[in-house]
Amino acid sequence: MSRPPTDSALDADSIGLYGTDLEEPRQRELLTTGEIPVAVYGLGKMGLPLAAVYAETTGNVIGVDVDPTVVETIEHSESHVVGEPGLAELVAQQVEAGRLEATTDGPTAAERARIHVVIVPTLLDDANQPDLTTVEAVADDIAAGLTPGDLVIAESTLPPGTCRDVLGPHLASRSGLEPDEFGLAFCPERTSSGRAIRDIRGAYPKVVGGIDTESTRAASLVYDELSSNEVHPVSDATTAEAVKVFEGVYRDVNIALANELGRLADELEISTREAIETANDLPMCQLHDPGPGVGGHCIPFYPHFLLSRMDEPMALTRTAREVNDAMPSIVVDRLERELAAVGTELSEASVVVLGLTYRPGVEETRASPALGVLAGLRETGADVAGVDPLVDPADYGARAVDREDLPRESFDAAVLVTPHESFGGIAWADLEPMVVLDGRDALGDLAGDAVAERHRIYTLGGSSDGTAPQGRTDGERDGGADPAAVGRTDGGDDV
Ligand SMILES: NC(=O)C1=CN([C@@H]2O[C@H](COP(=O)(O)OP(=O)(O)OC[C@H]3O[C@@H](n4cnc5c(N)ncnc54)[C@H](O)[C@@H]3O)[C@@H](O)[C@H]2O)C=CC1
Ligand SMILES: CC(=O)N[C@@H]1[C@@H](OP(=O)(O)OP(=O)(O)OC[C@H]2O[C@@H](n3ccc(=O)[nH]c3=O)[C@H](O)[C@@H]2O)O[C@H](C(=O)O)[C@@H](O)[C@@H]1O
Repeated sequence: MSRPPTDSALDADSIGLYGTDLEEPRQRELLTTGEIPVAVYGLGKMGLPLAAVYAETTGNVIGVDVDPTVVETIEHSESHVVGEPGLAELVAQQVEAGRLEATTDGPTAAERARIHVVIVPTLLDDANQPDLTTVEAVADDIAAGLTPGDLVIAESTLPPGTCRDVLGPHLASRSGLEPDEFGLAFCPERTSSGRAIRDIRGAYPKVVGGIDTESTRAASLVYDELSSNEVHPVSDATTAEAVKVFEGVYRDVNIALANELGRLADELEISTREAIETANDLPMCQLHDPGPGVGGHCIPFYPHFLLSRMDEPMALTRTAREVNDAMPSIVVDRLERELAAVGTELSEASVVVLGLTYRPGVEETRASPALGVLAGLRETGADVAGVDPLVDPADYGARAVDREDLPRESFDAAVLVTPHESFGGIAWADLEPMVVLDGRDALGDLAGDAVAERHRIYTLGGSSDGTAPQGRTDGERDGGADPAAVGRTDGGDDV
């Protein structure tokens, strides 16, 4: 355990915002001069940026994380989160100015803080039921130090009803306080990796919903100071929780539609990507991009926050999950077909998967489509390797290969699942001719014509430039790969 928070950082005599009769300007002054200490629980990809922006706004933040290496990194004025512009600088600045510190000691931080911000993950158990264990563990820490007037803010995405039915009663029973002695509001993170600081500082209106009117008021005041955008108070915490989950369900269903339409490209012998992008000329049409699946610990999980609890059948949301979850196996089927067309059995093939994380530049593999692709390939008996700049493919059952070493290897196929920027450096011209399945229509941007000149490309859903999945005509591909490997194949049955 790291050292406990110091008195210099947090003042035990501070006031709370919930139920205070101080004038509003005085409340704002106390908040922004560090006299209302803040604790942020969970210092991950979103928690660390949030803690840093809270520190920038209030000057008095203690971050709590169960992972001692996370805490040590922050104590050394560094950020453990990669690919987040401005974060390392902001963390260094705030820690060095004594405005942000970190600890593994949740209960001690809770005793000193008057605003408690929860930003730990909410995952699913094996039966796809929301797993609130981590949020409840943090609630236990907070309850150990909860005092009348404190405000608890949940930013972790939660199943609608969680603040009202689970978190509020949990905090009250563990702290011994009456429910109306402390505030509780749900204020969702409308943020995205790679732009977290910008988003938190106010890219979008900040939604605030309390379990009572005073919670909504107090949390609105906090975010009015923290965010440059407007605060959007909603009727209650459950509505705010629903807003966040609805945003995620919209995205999941929309991507499922894009994937369903994308799969038609083979039968129609067109680029459905071109068709989708052109349809989006109309402002009322906002089709998303087809791809090899939906990953990360957010979008694939949020639909289950409703599916697991609602009596309504929610057939569309459920089907969208199924469509998106099926995409990795569609990728494997398409690859099998493309290899068969050049006379190679997938079960006998050696395949390299490019990009294991769920998004380029984000060190996260939970629910990543690449894991499904790897599993599907292994099931066929193929020899599977992986390349990723952020994670070790060996941890996911694939032989790890460095990007620079690819020319020394011999593969029958490559599958691009996640187009990390560094893949722009792959020496395609030096690789033996092979089948390259581009799951994201990213090869053109990453490598120009270098891939098509030498390899047989299959682009899932086709390319934005109008090229159908199986690529250009034989004539356009001349001069590169084995002629047998570049012939256009039959579309075959759509899988
Ligand atoms: N990553 C994203 O793009 C977005 C995430 N969110 C939501 O934000 C929440 C957090 O997500 P991330 O920061 O991405 O997660 P993350 O997995 O990057 O980080 C979570 C952190 O919480 C720590 N932790 C686990 N148990 C803890 C405990 N009992 N006490 C204190 N710390 C604990 C972990 O050690 C880790 O550092 C989730 O509910 C997620 O749905 C919302 C919008 C965007
Ligand atoms: C619109 C948007 O950018 N949503 C964010 C989303 O963040 P996340 O990091 O999960 O990224 P995402 O862009 O939704 O991608 C999720 C997955 O879906 C895939 N994906 C995404 C968009 C698309 O058109 N097609 C597609 O296949 C991605 O490749 C990825 O595997 O989920 C976050 C969350 O709700 O936690 C949310 O705050 C973020 O705003």
